[in-house]
Amino acid sequence: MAEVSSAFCTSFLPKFPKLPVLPNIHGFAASSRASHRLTRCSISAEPMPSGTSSSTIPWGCEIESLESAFALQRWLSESGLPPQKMDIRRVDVGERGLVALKSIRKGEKLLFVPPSLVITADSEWTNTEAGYVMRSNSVPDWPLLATYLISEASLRDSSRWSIYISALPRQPYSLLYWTRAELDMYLVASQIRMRAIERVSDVTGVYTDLRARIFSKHPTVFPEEVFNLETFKWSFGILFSRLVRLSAMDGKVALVPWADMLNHNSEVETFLDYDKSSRGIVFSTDRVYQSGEQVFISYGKKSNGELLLSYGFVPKEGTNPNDSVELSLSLEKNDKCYNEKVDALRKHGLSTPQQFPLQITGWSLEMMAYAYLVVSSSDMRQRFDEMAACAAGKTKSRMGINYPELEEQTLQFILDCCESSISKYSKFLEGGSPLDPITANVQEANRRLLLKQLAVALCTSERRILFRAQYILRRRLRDIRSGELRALTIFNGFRKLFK
Ligand SMILES: C[S@@+](CC[C@H](N)C(=O)[O-])C[C@H]1O[C@@H](n2cnc3c(N)ncnc32)[C@H](O)[C@@H]1O
Repeated sequence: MAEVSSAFCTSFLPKFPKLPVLPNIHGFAASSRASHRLTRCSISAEPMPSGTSSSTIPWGCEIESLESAFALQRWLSESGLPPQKMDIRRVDVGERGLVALKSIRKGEKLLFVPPSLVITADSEWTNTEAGYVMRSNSVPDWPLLATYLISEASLRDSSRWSIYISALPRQPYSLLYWTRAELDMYLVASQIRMRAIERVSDVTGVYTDLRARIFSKHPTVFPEEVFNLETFKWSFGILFSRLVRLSAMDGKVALVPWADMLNHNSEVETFLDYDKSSRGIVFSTDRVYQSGEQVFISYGKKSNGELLLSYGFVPKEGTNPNDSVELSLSLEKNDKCYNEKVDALRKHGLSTPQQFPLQITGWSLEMMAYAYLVVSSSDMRQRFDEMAACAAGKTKSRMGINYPELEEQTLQFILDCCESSISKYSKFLEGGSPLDPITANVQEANRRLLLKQLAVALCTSERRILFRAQYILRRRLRDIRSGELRALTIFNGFRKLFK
């Protein structure tokens, strides 16, 4: 039986692990070529014909061209990939994708990519010296794989992966390719902006660490013309958008050629994993596909912001049941108990401000607990620790904590935070971008148009969730207040009766 994993474990792009740094060091990349086109189901960044602030990567392909994808398909078949029920085609969603060649049943196992055709941290290096140096420095999986990909790519036809690498996008789509000014201008309202800035800085940090600790000591093995920030931005972009975590292989991360031609659909619930019985990477379909239909998998239960961050696309509004927006809550600076509350938060690994995910279905117990802490006064100080622990998700009760006396004030606080966030989104969405620099370059103008479309799609979906929360909160507050009013009217009625 297939051991198909659940959500996060096998999804494309596992969460960037607490940055894959080299031992004993801390720390751990945006301009481009992108034409604009709105697909029917989602919006994604596509490469622009050469020109514009382009990447200088000499390998990979322009994704519009299927030639390299067909070559990949031929090479994989000759190298042991069994006959497939799917074929690489140009598709409406995701540029290239896998399309059913015949009808496929629900629950059918597909792919069967043998481990010999998979790239992992254990793969053999064509440049054995480079592999030896990296392994003897105990470089963790992510930086190791990023370096491996560059090393193999630079060796062109001498690498066994040359046909695979030629079919990879020359410029993977992700926020790594947005400039800081673009992130600031287009994602000003969204918390994804900070996540993108951190990611760029993490990738830069990893490259800087590798250069300082390893590359600079072995310049003939790792020449700067090949191993530089630009190539690392490419390889990390590939890893972010194509790496899979295989839970049946003890969580090993891998690049799985062919399987990585599958596009994501947020309503699909099937993930890639290693199947011990067939000894291959498979997935089981969760629905029927007719011949000619594109087959999808899930990259994990990700919000639209996370999908934009790692994969460079935003699903069509309202189609992602896992969508959420990060709401930022913070302690009031003039709170008399500010320091005590900060200490309680710190003790449980939280800070101020702190972000919490808000979904269309509502908010978490953690967010409510944090808001309780924000609004509570000094006479609740013995409860601060309990509130902070619950905000950190450390409470044992599934019901969380409940302070009816703080309910109204807490909901009002969350409503104020939602409204302040909504006004930032509305300013961006309705105010246009007056700061948009004017450019005479058509390609650059197209690229900016695309980034703006992506940002508008993201911000519209995030604001929609906030609007929904605003509606729920207002109704709850109205009910609380009208309940109080009714109680007061009854009380006054009794008072008159007894007078
Ligand atoms: C694992 S690859 C899938 C194969 C890819 N379409 C290709 O041609 O190489 C992930 C990339 O596919 C694209 N993609 C996947 N799902 C998508 C979707 N639902 N809408 C738009 N683009 C998608 C994004 O560009 C993403 O970075």
